[in-house]
Amino acid sequence: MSLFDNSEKPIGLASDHAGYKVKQFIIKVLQEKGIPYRDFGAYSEESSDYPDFAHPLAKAIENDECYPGVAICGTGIGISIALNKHQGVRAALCWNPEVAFLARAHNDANILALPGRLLSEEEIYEILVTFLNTPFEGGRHQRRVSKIPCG
Ligand SMILES: O=C(CO)[C@H](O)[C@H](O)COP(=O)(O)O
Repeated sequence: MSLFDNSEKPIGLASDHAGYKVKQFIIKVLQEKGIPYRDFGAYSEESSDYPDFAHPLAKAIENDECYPGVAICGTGIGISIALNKHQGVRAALCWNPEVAFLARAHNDANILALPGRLLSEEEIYEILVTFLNTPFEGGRHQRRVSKIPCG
């Protein structure tokens, strides 16, 4: 099933100042496709701290209020680290469509993390569409994903 068809829940979005412009681009893409979303900030390019936006998004994913999530900071690293502190989150930092495909097919990633300062809009679009269109393969990957929680 394509995550594009998942209209029951909004896609959750979060960024810091460094990911703000890419988040605005993603919002435009989602609006054009009629996909609902919820934006947890940041709401401008004024300097901000990615954990302030990562944690509310992660909680919304864990509470089944949003699915999936997309999160952006300058490199995608800091926001991924913060998101992955949450037991119910599997955030995958993706820098090309092949990684995005495998993050869904093998890891059942529920948040796509992106490096906003390092990719073009064309690259972001291809990664986003691939992530949203790729189902989890299950099978041996389900067994491994089930072993990830540690506490
Ligand atoms: O990528 C990031 C974290 O991983 C941040 O977006 C980046 O560190 C922000 O840097 P600055 O405050 O210099 O704009």
